[in-house]
Amino acid sequence: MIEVQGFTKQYEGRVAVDDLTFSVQGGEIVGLVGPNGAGKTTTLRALAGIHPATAGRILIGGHDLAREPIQAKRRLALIPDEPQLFSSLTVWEHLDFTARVYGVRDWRAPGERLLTELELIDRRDSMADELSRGMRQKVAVACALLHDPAVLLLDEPLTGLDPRGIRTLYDTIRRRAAAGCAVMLSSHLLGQIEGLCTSFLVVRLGRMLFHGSRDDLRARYAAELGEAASLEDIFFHLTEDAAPGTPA
Ligand SMILES: Nc1ncnc2c1ncn2[C@@H]1O[C@H](COP(=O)(O)OP(=O)(O)OP(=O)(O)O)[C@@H](O)[C@H]1O
Repeated sequence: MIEVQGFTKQYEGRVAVDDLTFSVQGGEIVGLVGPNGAGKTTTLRALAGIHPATAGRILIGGHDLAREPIQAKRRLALIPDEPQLFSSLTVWEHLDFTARVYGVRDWRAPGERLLTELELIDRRDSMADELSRGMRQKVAVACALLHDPAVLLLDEPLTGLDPRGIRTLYDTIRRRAAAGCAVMLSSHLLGQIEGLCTSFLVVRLGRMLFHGSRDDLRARYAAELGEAASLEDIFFHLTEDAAPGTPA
């Protein structure tokens, strides 16, 4: 569903992401994990077609993002780290607006289901300005899911959510993946998303350090760190000690 070949991004000649190659299939939930400045947001924004790759190729549902941007973008949704809402629209009006942008007909029943699923139904007539940060985040999620994307990208989605909000979002993500959606989400902390993700892509300074399942990660570092090492321990070991550019 997502195919990334040699993705490289430079800002004014400085390399932010260097030669990433990976794929995400429908049903997978991939955690893009790395410390500050690792290139997570840059990668997700490029996958969403917000800014072009300096080099490499990105395909969404078989459509090349550079050559067929409309077909590719129709199949995806990005939930940014800061929810971007219109202060003077209500929650319901956000869904209405999103449905118009994506040409979604018959959106009202699915819209109600989404608001119920995300525990926002009581706030459907509230203005975005009147919502808490976590609620605003959930509105962004509802809008992103309204056109039933095949690829779902979430940048630091847990920021601002309370434990119940996190559980609700996890359930929503799992449900979409079970229905065949390819999901990629970023986080600073592997431990925080380890129960959700089916595999992990660990990056540092724009380079991929590891890509594989939790079991692969444990197996690779068991000898070095001991069987009792948590994923968090492994993450710190990987991102602090690995030489930049160590191949995955
Ligand atoms: N618009 C920009 N112009 C110039 N450099 C940028 C720009 N956006 C990001 N960078 C640089 O690219 C690198 C990767 O940044 P990015 O925001 O993708 O990292 P990140 O992993 O999402 O970090 P964080 O966890 O802090 O959000 C950093 O060195 C950053 O300074």
